[in-house]
Amino acid sequence: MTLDASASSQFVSGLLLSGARYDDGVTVHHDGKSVPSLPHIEMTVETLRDAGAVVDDSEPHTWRVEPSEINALDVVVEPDLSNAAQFLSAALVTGGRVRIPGWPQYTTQGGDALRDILDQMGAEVHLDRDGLTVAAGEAIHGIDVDLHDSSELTPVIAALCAVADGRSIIRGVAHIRGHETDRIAALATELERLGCEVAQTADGLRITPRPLRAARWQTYADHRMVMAGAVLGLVTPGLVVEDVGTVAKTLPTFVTLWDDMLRQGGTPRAGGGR
Ligand SMILES: O=C(O)C1=C[C@@H](OP(=O)(O)O)[C@@H](O)[C@H](O)C1
Ligand SMILES: C=C(OP(=O)(O)O)C(=O)O
Repeated sequence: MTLDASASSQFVSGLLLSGARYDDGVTVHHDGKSVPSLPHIEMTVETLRDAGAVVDDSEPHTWRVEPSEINALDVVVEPDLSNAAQFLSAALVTGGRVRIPGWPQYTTQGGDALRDILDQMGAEVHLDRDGLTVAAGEAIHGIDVDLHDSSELTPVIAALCAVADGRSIIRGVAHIRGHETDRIAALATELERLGCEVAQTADGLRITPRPLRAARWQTYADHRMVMAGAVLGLVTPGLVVEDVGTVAKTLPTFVTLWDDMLRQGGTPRAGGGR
């Protein structure tokens, strides 16, 4: 079948994941603007191959899954790297250090882009067999970044941009207006509520940091908005994140993990003191 997957890679992944059990398998051809989040499709293809499916992805924008059995397997599931964004960002905004154990050396996860993004923003980033360690640098630098491949990082990266030392531009994420909520509008509204200067662009956000003030951070039934609000709450006394429970979509233990991290690290100071 031919479809336009420019609004979400998940249309392709969903069809591929079910394709091996169709009588004739499935061939998916994308016709439209660029597909976002390609690493997620690579992950789908790799997972299918691990389970014994035959997948041909040799032609651009086309994926073919042959009909076959899906093998039952014991698999080691990698930690969700995108869900590490807010913990690693906590290190930057508080002037601290956070280690995520089990960070893979090789991965198809788009969230692995965090290593490069946080490095560009001035953090010290170190990957070894014990995991990924991120320590705050002297400052959080504004960034010009294309998040087309890892757009789920946008809310938390936008939160970091709001406390950076200069203006940031996030590009390539027009499609996240169609995610859990219109994330571009939601981030602009909530960051402006805190006092930040934000422009919505055709494919992202332009964020100019300003001193932040306490406010109620709305989360729009969107787990990533909770994660972004939590990061800003570390350095904005009086900030309240609404409906924290909505984070359970991907991280039901978020509040406990967050509290544990803060207990281990002491009380962060407003303004990002070390
Ligand atoms: O396959 C998946 O689990 C996902 C694919 C991506 O979706 P989009 O292609 O809609 O960006 C990503 O943003 C989302 O966080 C999770
Ligand atoms: C479906 C997801 O998408 P997003 O992160 O964009 O909410 C997810 O992360 O599981």
